[in-house]
Amino acid sequence: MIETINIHKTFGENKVLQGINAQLKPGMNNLIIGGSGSGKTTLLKCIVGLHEPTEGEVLYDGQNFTNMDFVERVPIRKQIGMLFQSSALFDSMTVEDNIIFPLNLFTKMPRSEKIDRANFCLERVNLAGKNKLYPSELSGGMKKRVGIARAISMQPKYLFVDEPNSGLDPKTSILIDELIAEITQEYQTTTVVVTHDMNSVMGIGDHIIFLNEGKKWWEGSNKEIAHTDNPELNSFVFASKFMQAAREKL
Ligand SMILES: Nc1ncnc2c1ncn2[C@@H]1O[C@H](COP(=O)(O)OP(=O)(O)OP(=O)(O)O)[C@@H](O)[C@H]1O
Repeated sequence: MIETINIHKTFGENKVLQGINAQLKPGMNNLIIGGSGSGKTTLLKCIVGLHEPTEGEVLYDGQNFTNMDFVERVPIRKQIGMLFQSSALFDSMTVEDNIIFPLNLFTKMPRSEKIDRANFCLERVNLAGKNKLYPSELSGGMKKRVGIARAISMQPKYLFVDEPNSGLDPKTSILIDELIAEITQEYQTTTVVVTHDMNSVMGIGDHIIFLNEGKKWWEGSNKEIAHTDNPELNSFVFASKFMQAAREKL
């Protein structure tokens, strides 16, 4: 389990996060949602150590990550898989080399074992045999899947995904969400997804944290989210005409 304890993050005068207390649970899709600028990505970056919180602590299975130095963090970093917004693949590397990149960085595995692992991960995301393609030869959805394959190459305990559906059509978005949910279930990862996609919220939101103005405004599941009387949450959830129309049926 990951816990954030009283996380604050300030940039200059801008108090972006104001005391976030949250628990992110293993085997669950933990979704961080909220409007643009509410602090979702900042919170994710504080959790993985890309930002240092101004105040507060992040615990990984009870270990205080925030207080650790770079070297002390390495064993936890090795257990983290990440997929950030643009898939962040290296354009000059093949799909296979992209996937084994973390293995080159963190392990001394023989190359043959790394290739076996890459093949396994590619198969898992339904891209078997695409090893020698370059990112420029892939569609947006395929790039995301390669990003997921790379994120799971180290068999992570913690999986972080920022806006998995950005730039994808609704059908491909659902496939990516389902893939993330399956991986969470299979490997019992503590999965944390930042999104403002209501399809994802309704589809895979086991545990949802709604941020508003840098504060945790609401917490619950996708079964509960449509039935709250929290005005800010309701205006986020029912912002689209489609969700307004579906409201009666929820
Ligand atoms: N490195 C930074 N330096 C200064 N300000 C920053 C930095 N990163 C984020 N911010 C500010 O923090 C606020 C929250 O940004 P953040 O990216 O966390 O929001 P978000 O909820 O993820 O938004 P979106 O849905 O639009 O991606 C914004 O006002 C942004 O300008």
